[in-house]
Amino acid sequence: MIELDNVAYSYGNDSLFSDVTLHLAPGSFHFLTGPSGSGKSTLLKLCYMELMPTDGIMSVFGKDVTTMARDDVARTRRRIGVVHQECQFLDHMPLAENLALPLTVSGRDEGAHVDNLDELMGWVGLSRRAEALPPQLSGGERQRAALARAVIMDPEVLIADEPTGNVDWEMSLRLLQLMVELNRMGKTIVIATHDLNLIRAAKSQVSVRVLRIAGGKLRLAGAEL
Ligand SMILES: Nc1ncnc2c1ncn2[C@@H]1O[C@H](COP(=O)(O)OP(=O)(O)OP(=O)(O)O)[C@@H](O)[C@H]1O
Repeated sequence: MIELDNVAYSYGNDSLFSDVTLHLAPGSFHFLTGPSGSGKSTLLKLCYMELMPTDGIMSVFGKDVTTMARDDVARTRRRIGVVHQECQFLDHMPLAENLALPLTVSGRDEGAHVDNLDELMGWVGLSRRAEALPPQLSGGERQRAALARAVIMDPEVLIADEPTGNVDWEMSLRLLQLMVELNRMGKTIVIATHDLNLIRAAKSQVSVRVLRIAGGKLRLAGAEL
């Protein structure tokens, strides 16, 4: 689905990583770990095509990203759901409307739209918060809302950057459970996290591959897990 072969990325003249090879097979569950500043978010941004590699070969859904036309990039991105490290919402707009935005923007059918939204809000346990404004939500509610928004377009791949960064352990497990459910439905999952306990909890439920980025290289994680 997403394949990087000997990919490098530099911000200006500062090389962040090189020779990164990563193949995300359909239905796989990957964790990306590594020290702060090692390039986890940057690598995820490559995967969802917010950034383009500075060297190497990368394809998404079988298409070479470097030769993709701009509208093709936009279309391809819709097949990937993203939970960003800092989840942003429109503060003046009730939660349900915030979550429906991707559907509204894409012009999806109105009836399907409402059913899908209700079901999704129930799935993340936020049905009773539909009319709440984002500033009224707790950290855990925001993270669940961000997850719901990321999957509302029914993407094939979910990429989550520290989705449990600001919540307690109980909520981390709840969020993990939702992502495990998505994986069991066949979605490809990639999560960047510092939390080795979260990775251990996932390993007890699904088959996961753990990668570690450090010193500019990506490797399979070692025995610490
Ligand atoms: N837009 C940018 N311009 C220049 N340097 C950047 C930019 N974005 C990130 N960096 C630098 O690239 C390095 C990697 O950042 P990145 O956010 O990918 O790391 P990370 O592993 O996700 O970190 P953390 O775990 O703290 O979120 C850092 O040194 C960061 O300062």
